[in-house]
Amino acid sequence: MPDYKPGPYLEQIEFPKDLREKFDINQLSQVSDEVRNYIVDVISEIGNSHFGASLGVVELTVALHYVFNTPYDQLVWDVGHQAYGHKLLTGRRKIFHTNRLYGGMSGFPKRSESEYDTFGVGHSSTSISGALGMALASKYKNENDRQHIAVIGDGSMTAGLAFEGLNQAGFTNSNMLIVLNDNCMSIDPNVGALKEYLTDITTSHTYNKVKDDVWKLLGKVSKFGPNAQVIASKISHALKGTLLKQSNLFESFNLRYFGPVDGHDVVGLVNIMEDLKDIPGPKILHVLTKKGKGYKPAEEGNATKWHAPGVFNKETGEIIKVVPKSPQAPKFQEVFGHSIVELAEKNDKIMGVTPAMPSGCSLNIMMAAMPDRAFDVGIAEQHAVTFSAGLATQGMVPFCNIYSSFMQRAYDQVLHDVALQNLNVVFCLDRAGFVGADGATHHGAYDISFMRSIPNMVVSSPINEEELRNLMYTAQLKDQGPFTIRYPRGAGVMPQWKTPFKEIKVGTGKKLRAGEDMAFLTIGPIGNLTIQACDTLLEKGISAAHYDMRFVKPLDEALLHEVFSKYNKIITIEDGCVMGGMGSAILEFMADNQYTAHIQRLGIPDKYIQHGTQNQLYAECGYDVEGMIKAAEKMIQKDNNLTISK
Ligand SMILES: Cc1ncc(C[n+]2csc(CCOP(=O)(O)OP(=O)(O)O)c2C)c(N)n1
Ligand SMILES: CC(=O)[C@@H](O)[C@H](O)COP(=O)(O)O
Ligand SMILES: [Mg+2]
Repeated sequence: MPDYKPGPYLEQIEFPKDLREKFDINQLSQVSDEVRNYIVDVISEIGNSHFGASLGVVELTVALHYVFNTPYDQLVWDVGHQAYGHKLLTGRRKIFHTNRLYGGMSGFPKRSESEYDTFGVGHSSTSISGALGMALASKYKNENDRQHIAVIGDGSMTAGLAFEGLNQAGFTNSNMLIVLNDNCMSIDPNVGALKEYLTDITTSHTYNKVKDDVWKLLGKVSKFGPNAQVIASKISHALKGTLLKQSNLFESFNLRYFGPVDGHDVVGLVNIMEDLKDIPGPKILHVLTKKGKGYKPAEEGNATKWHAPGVFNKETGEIIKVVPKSPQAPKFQEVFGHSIVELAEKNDKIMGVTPAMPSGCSLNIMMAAMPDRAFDVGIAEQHAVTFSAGLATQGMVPFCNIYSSFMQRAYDQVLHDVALQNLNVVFCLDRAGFVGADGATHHGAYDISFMRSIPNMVVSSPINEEELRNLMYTAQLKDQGPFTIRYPRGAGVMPQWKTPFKEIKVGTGKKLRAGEDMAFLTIGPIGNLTIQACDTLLEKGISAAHYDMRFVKPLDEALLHEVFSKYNKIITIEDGCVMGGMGSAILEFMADNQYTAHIQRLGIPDKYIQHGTQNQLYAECGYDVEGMIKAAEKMIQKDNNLTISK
């Protein structure tokens, strides 16, 4: 194990019990410093991790585990990218350096990893609903002393799901505390009216006067011991219908609101939470924090860059860029970002939409160039899709860019609001296929399967940058209807990518290579590995044809008739789930047309695949270059043996 030295306090903490039993409140500030330093030491070296969010909640994490009796009291982190301090305090310091590596610790809380991880996360805005479910189950089981805490960021709070949870919570007398961790940031700066509201509430003099009075009363309440609940309840009732309720969104939801408080004052946090423990019913504590807190370059620098900076020099704060050996191809997201601006300059109907991932998907390029035509709508995938549908009804051509796995949230909106009305919405599904270190929560495994079953929907994937541009060009032509273009995380293969736009006839694939012995049918950039596999196979005496299908829907039937007339050994390859994916579509075509062939489908199997590099995961699932070669050799060998034995 690499020698990362914890500070003298952190060294004594394996589990929260140690924190609670060995330290008094005045030592928690040093515990927090040591947790923070440990995160900086490890993450600066291993890179490949989230960073700013965890630094911002160090004091909050220490206070929560100090005050609450975890894991009996149930702590639910929203998204979970901020839970590194939590992992360090809950038995995982010794594996922390394996964060997000193949076979190593997950970057997110995960129930199978620890009993302290009460709810598996990765996608945002689930914490309130999850914790409320736990709280009502506890109530039903008469576990009335059990506390339930959801920690949710201001960004995650913008999602409808969070409000659905609030709506039910305010109607229960569940034993639940929602900690709203407000740092004014999502990955990019947080957006929208709620963000403005949270800022207002933080700065409003009238509001804060009332709030201070409440705190004073509460300060007294904690001294009343067993009578505290009764008194708190009286205070709360007295405040109902007053300025607090009228001016506070959360109070209107029937939740008791406390705050805003300094989220970096660990002693203050402990005192407040001790008080809140005694107050019955659902309540919300609004905590103000700074992303990157305590590490100067992150605290004072660009918070978006420090969300997940990669390897950095912890002394200087310099983020170490990996220098490519040869001229490097751009990331697919960058090709999207530049190409949409080029297209929008020519077509004034084009608009851009992203739910909270402007720098992740590079729509920020259009947002800077054409601010009235490109929108970050917050973490709100469902809204992003229906909002795009609305734009499309007015003749606009929205490019709605959503990471493949986040699109899972908006399936009904795609079906009901877009496809059923045959609206011209272009879905650019970034991060399709294996994403790597984020793991099972984020792999874009299912989009081919769920998009291709929707009537009217075109489903395509480019093999390279030029094809991405051409598909984008094609999708914005008149009356195309709903049109999906999926592409993966990372770079393509064409350093000279800025090729002139050309229309691609919808539903046409491309023969990339002729061959005698068998055929590979691929979709998307994974086909570039197949090109390499075919070269090696030829050296080994196997002549494989290669067809890039480009469209999963509609399929290129003419091309497939050619394939099935010529080959009876076919391997389909997709960076996506094989169940219902492109391979399934090919099997359907074979059955519908009464062909027979030996078909093997390579892709993501019917199970959750964890984290690792993309190549490690392709290898695990047998569709790295090596896996493709092996599959072809095996198929040829097997079929030859079958022929001989006949
Ligand atoms: C459904 C969903 N959409 C988008 C994301 C990507 N994402 C991860 S963290 C994040 C920002 C969350 O902001 P906030 O909750 O305020 O947490 P902070 O990083 O500020 O601590 C986003 C947009 C996600 N994880 N899940
Ligand atoms: C936690 C989360 O959901 C995001 O931070 C995600 O990790 C971003 O992924 P990319 O790095 O692929 O943009
Ligand atoms: Mg935030």
